[in-house]
Amino acid sequence: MALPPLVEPAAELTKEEVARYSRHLIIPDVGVDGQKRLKNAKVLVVGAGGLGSPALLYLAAAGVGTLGVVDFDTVDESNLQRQVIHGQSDVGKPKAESARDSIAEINPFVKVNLHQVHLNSENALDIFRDYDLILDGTDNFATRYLVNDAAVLLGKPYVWGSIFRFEGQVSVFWDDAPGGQGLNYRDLYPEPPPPGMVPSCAEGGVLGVLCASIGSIMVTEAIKLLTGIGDPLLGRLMVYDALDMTYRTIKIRKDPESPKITELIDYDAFCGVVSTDAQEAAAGNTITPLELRHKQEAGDDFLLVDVREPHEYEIVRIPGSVLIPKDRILSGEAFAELPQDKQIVLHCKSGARSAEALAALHKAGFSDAVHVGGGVLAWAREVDPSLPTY
Ligand SMILES: Nc1ncnc2c1ncn2[C@@H]1O[C@H](COP(=O)(O)OP(=O)(O)OP(=O)(O)O)[C@@H](O)[C@H]1O
Repeated sequence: MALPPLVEPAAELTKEEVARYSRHLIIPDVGVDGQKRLKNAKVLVVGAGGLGSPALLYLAAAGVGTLGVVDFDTVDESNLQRQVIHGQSDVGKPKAESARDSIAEINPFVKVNLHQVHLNSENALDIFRDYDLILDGTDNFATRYLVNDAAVLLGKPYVWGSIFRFEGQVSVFWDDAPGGQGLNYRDLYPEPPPPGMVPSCAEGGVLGVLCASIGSIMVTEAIKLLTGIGDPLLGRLMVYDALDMTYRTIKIRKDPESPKITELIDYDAFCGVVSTDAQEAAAGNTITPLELRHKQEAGDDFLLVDVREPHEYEIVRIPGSVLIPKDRILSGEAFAELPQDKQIVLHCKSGARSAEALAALHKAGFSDAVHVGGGVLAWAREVDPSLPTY
């Protein structure tokens, strides 16, 4: 199955390109026609992070003629363990620019378009329109549903991947696929999980090399679609477990209940992204790290509870905090350990988990409990920059 606009290759390969791509050209299934299709192709990669990094490197090396890079973020030191398109000297640089520079080094024949924006409902259709194929390497549900819906509205195929700790998933979604067998992300995941239920890699971690395993499968699928060879993961979900070293594919079926996608919506609201945090802040239940510091210095009687996991507590902690992981608060198991006669102040890594735990405490009657906006990362930034961050 090939993408329609690429079936008639136009531009010829130059002498330099023939030399560069010779190991592709001698595979009969790829050949000159396949390589020309790659050269004609315009592929957009959303997110130049864990998955986007290896994906962009291999798409560029393979000779995809035009690559678009969407990312609004800058390179952080904690990215370098897996985001191999960026290097030490790129720390602090916009990820899209750093990716462009690495691509130029790997394959100067590739044209790179930068989209240094937060992909949202206002800009997604305009950005996607110019591309034949999209790769979604993002890490949050709001963007995943957005990418899906924009691709459905424009009739474009996309390759989706996700990673967590030692496990990864890949599939190809193309609602309008020839033959009427198309599916979209909502057939697999009709609803986003409740906020906080599925930890991100920033919360739960990820084996760096898993990004290469999953990112390279995403590129394999992209190349298959662009050149029209093989059997794409359309209607199938691939699940990879690095610890067992197993790959399984699971059939996905069209969800008859899946609503027809007619427009882009507010994906943050759909995924509940801002609700708990914003509600707590609006209700005056958030204190800043400096306010926490003042409470400590003033000798206020309160209990500072860190709701992260024990291994995170090992890395860095706010002095005076006790560890009670979020799940023990959400399940109610920890309530008996909490004092009734003093205020409880919660914190986590960046504020999301503590906002969730705070809502549970308020429901359970700990009405004067508050949480620290921005968590230990904000504490390290604003109160004690000597602390390590992760
Ligand atoms: N809506 C969006 N628009 C543009 N870029 C996005 C959007 N959502 C996510 N991204 C980008 O997708 C990438 C996701 O990759 P990944 O999660 O590996 O990186 P990270 O966010 O730097 O990692 P971590 O969260 O562990 O610090 C990030 O670079 C992020 O900036």
